Amino acid sequence: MFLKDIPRDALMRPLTRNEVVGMVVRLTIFGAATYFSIKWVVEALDPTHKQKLQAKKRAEQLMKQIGVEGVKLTEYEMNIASHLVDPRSMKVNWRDIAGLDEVITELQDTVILPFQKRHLFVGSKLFQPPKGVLLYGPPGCGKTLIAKATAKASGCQFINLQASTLTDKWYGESQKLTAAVFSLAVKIQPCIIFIDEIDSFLRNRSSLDHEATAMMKAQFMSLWDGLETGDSQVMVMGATNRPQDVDPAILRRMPTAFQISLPNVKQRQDILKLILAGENLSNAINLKEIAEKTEGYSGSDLRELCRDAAMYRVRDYVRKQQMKQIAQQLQESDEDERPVDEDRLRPVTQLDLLFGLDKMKESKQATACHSSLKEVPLD
Ligand SMILES: Nc1ncnc2c1ncn2[C@@H]1O[C@H](COP(=O)(O)OP(=O)(O)OP(=O)(O)O)[C@@H](O)[C@H]1O
Repeated sequence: MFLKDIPRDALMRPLTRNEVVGMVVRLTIFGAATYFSIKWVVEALDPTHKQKLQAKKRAEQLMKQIGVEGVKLTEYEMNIASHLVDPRSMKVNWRDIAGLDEVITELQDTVILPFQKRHLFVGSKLFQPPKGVLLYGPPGCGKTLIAKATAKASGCQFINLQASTLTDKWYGESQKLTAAVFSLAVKIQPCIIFIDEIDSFLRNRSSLDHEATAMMKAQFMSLWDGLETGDSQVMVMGATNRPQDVDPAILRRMPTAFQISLPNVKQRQDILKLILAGENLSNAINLKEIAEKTEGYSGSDLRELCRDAAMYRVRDYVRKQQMKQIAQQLQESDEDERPVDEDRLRPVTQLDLLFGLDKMKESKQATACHSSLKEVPLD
């Protein structure tokens, strides 16, 4: 039926009340159907939709856990909030870090005190917590431990930001996420934004940088500068093994820098003592000897060494059990005749540690060999 077929006076007459209501209802249903269809199509086309939902759920949980409620977050802030770490749930304590007493004391004075005793520093521009702190040094020497213990001691919220959180996103998203890092930090302050491997994220700018990366870096710096002017309690803490690769403009923003070097012999002994505390050790353990033999080892290497050493007694235990079973089967001996201490591991001995050291040396040599092979030019 065409419009011309409809009688003229039917078109001219005013609509009845029922017709108007019917039309409004139809239009509303049509509008709602269109809205939900478009929403469904957009969501189906967005490959990150599932991740976003998961991030939102995690963020809501974390915000509740850290006691920040009633704060409205944008979608991007939600995404960043999923990287929040509840400082109360952090297990790291100053007591878990050995051999770095000087660094810890300085951190306590320059970073933690201004956060904790804010009222003492009101009105002073000189005694504010620094807006940027850099921890640098070889891998496995305790940079991450220090960052976590700092957050815990200062009572700050802790955003553990991975470079990939900002850089793996679609063009344009990384800038919105960068902005969200700072706006979220301000909303939940006092807050430490921790960036591990800051060199991979904010490395020396070069002409080869993708336009989006260059813009993200520039934006990151300008938001960072914004912290100086405001009264915010937000600090960026970066850790790197390669400070020479970090953009100088970034280094300038982190004037408070702490070098976390490979431990010296005394520090190694302290680390070994800490790692082995609580273990069942033989009386003849001589940690000084192990410390002297581990020149160039990081705290993380020492932990691996001790773990290996502790495993030897587990292997011994299993072997002993198997031998016992075989002997029992042969002699058909009674279960009750077992010695009382049978079900206990023997103490860790000096020999275990020395075996662990040998194993570690072998694996270190193998990795050194592997990396030198990689450096051989192919032509
Ligand atoms: N000073 C230390 N005291 C006690 N444990 C240490 C120390 N240094 C390192 N460790 C041990 O090594 C592990 C790795 O340390 P951490 O992750 O802090 O090193 P990192 O410097 O951040 O390394 P990376 O640069 O590889 O991230 C720690 O979990 C801890 O078990």
